[in-house]
Amino acid sequence: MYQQFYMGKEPTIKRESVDLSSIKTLRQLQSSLGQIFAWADSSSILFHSESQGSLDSLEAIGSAKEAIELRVAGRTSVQSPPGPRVLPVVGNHYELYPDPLGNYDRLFARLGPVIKTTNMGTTIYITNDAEISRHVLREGEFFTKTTSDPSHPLFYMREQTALFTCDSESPAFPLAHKFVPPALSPRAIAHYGPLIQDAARGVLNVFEEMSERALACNIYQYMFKLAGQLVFRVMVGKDLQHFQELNTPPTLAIRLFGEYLKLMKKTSLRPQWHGYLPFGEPARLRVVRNLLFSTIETEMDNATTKGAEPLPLNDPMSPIKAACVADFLARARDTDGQGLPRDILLGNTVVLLGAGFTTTSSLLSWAIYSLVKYPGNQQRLLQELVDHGADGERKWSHDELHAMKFMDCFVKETMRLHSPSFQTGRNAKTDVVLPGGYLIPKGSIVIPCFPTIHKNPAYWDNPTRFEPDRWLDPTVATTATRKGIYSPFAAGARGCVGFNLATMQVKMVLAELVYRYEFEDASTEPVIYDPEFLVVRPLNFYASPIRRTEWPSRSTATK
Ligand code: HEM
Repeated sequence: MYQQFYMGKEPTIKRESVDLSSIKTLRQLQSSLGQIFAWADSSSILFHSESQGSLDSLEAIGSAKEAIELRVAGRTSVQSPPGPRVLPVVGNHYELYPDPLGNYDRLFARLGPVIKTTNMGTTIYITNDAEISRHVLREGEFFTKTTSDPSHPLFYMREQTALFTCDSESPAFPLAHKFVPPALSPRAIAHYGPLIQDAARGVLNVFEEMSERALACNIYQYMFKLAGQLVFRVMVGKDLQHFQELNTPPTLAIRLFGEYLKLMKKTSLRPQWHGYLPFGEPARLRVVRNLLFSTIETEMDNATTKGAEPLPLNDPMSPIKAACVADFLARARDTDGQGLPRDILLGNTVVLLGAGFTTTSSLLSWAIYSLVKYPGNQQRLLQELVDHGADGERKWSHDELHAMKFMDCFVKETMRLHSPSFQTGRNAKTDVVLPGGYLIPKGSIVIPCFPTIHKNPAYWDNPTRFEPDRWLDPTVATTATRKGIYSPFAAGARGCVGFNLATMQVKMVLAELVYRYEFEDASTEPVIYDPEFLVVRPLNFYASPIRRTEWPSRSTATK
């Protein structure tokens, strides 16, 4: 017994005839139709006939005399996501820039949870819906990451040898994904604790000088250098000595990374033909890329312990026998005795350094911002440090840092309200219907907008208030991550592999800085973020470190 089903309205209408004879339940029917019509969540399919209205049983569906429409909750038809009016050439550019995050929020409020944006000829769908975000980030039937698609935000750094920048279909992906995560496991990161602490302390002499001379600084500029110093130490074992003097410039590799990412993002916001120009920024992008790779290749080779024994990948103790991550990656061997080919080794070393320090610079800056802008937090953090035995000399272990509950809540809340990541793009593998009935055409890019999801009032109480205590119950974080309402590190097979390192670094820096200094806001204008960078970073946030001369005594409960 065949029945006709369709979804959508002209011109995107799609029809199929389905044999109902072997279907026993409504759920089974939803599931079959979900596959045929590519619904990310088939359980949301509802049935509607023009003459009878909604059909809620198999019998009613089987006996209907006309084609049945597949609808979604609210009994609405499948539709293309709405978007603001598109102007010739520029599209929605002037409706999105220079404040894309604020403008996305305004557009979500006006148009709903999925919006279609067109910027200089590139169409991207953006969502503030957690359930949709979960479907989008799940690598599988419907979505994948294809940076080699010219519409993908990472197209201009589509290195196919490395995590982050490669397509999920790239042959390098499974190989890199086998070797890199063990190098950044919690055990490996705990092993690098002393290096991280030493690198974090590097900044102290310049903050000391600022305190003595009552100076303020653009925090991002210093966190950029500090994060570079931290990540280089762990990745290639090198001390960049970024704080010899107040204004020591960042090392060449760090400057190249900064320029590479800036040029990459700027080029991705221009029309696609612009990226192929043999002069100007696109040409400079290619030059910077090559310079960067050759600079890092030298660092990588210097980092490898010559003549050292290979390290079995399946031995969880292997990472702690390596001097640094690049050393581990060069020496690791799988059960067939195979290691990473040189191009994949280099690509991933570059990406780990770049992905590691740009994101960490931003998170560190927002953490200091949160200390000074949200009253009471510095004092609570200081008290917790004192209660855990801080004395300015203490060597913090991985476990000690993670045992500080308020610190953990503070970092989580900073990443909720000031998420550095905002353009994790995934490509639709087929025409797909997302929850809510949004039809996304095959090949489109969808971006779950984490900063907006993290503040969506549908999921959060007092969403714009900085409230670290909302994380006190540990199940809140697990539930929020599972529901997709909190994903500072994205999720799924292409989620962040460096989150253990990132959280350890930020906690170490906070432990070192907050014990010694009170940070005072010195910004003279409202703080703005950089809309032309890969991550959300503050452009004009100034603060002064003021040397503490007094500390609270230990809380009675901990004495
Ligand atoms: C605050 C710090 C960090 C944040 C907010 C962050 C966030 C993210 C996000 C959102 C993604 C997904 C990107 C996408 O799908 O396009 C990602 C991927 C990745 N991150 Fe991080 N990250 C941080 C720190 C780090 C660190 C310290 C490292 C390593 C040193 C790292 C290495 C990576 C890599 C290699 C990927 C790609 C994984 C893949 O393609 O499968 N990240 N990160």
